[in-house]
Amino acid sequence: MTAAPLDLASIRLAPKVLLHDHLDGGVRPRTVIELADEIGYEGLPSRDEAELGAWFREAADSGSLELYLETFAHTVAVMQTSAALRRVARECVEDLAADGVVYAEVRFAPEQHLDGGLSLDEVMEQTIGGFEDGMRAVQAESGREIVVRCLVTAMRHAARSREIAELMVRFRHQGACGFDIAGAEAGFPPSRHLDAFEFLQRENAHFTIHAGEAFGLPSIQEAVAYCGCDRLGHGVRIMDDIVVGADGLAELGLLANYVRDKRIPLELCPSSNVQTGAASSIAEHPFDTLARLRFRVTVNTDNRLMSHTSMSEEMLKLVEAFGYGWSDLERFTINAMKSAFYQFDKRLALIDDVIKPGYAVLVG
Ligand SMILES: O=c1[nH]cnc2c1ncn2[C@@H]1O[C@H](CO)[C@@H](O)[C@H]1O
Ligand SMILES: [Zn+2]
Repeated sequence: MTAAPLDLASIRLAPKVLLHDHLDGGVRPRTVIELADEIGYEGLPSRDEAELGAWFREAADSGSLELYLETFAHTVAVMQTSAALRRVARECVEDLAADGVVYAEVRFAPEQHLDGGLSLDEVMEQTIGGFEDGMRAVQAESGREIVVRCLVTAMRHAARSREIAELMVRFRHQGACGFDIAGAEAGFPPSRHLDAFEFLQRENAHFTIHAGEAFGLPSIQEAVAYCGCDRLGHGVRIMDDIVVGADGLAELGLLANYVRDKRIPLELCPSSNVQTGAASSIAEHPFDTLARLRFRVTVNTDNRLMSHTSMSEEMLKLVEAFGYGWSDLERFTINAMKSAFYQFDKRLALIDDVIKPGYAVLVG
């Protein structure tokens, strides 16, 4: 048998695992417009589906994380009711499943969805309910299985992280799998939220931290050494602690060695990193260097709407830039599955029963 061509159609068939995807960064443009109409939100830059999609991508193409984040005002504005949260969550699951994702952890910040009068618990119930609706709909319509869990994010500029960490723990048996902090990085170091992280450690709960995206090593150092994160959201700036000599040999500093030694997963998001200026192009993205140095690299979308992307497209971009083959894509997928905030035996079952057989068919 011959291997399937490494094109978008084949990559869509491959089982994929997504650890870093924002719910409010992946809303369908049509849904944004329809939800805006329902609540009379008049702030949208366009009411045309294609134009609105293009607007998000271009506005997010700003070269700075702060400007990139401004685009979320529109998606967050239309996600303030039970019905809206439920719909967006269900559609997210359907879109990921259609792209061949078999396991995903989708994150959002409940504290940003209280303007319509919902409580934090109601926001969680509706969002997780939407994920469940989506998983059922996918199963009923296509017979496919997709597992989607919720990562609960606190905004790093705000002061509610302990409360949000408690919220996550309350919902851990109903679909919440971990905690995260997001938002502007410069000026808002992870240690600001130490209380939340220490609480989670006492609760045996998992967390990832957006770090090393718009700010460098000190942010990663705090996330790892002070806060004890299980994974790093982005973490691309770990490159600042690695010197690659003219001979191609790499020298790692203490922090880079620690991250690699401990197998701390890097949730890398190539397109998003180019948009926020964390990398100048996909070809110059440190993904390949980090992969070759055997860091625990994973491929992620971050924000499918703002980056106009999908898991398959992110993988294809890496294939085009670095010449990866099926075995590389399988390795990145297994890396992600190993790093999931999901029970160990269930991770193994997905690797053995879904991921490996799925790639075996494509490899031929
Ligand atoms: O790449 C990112 N870095 C930091 N924060 C982000 C990124 N993408 C999205 N958000 C922030 O996370 C919130 C909850 O989903 C979003 O509203 C956005 O403000
Ligand atoms: Zn993110």
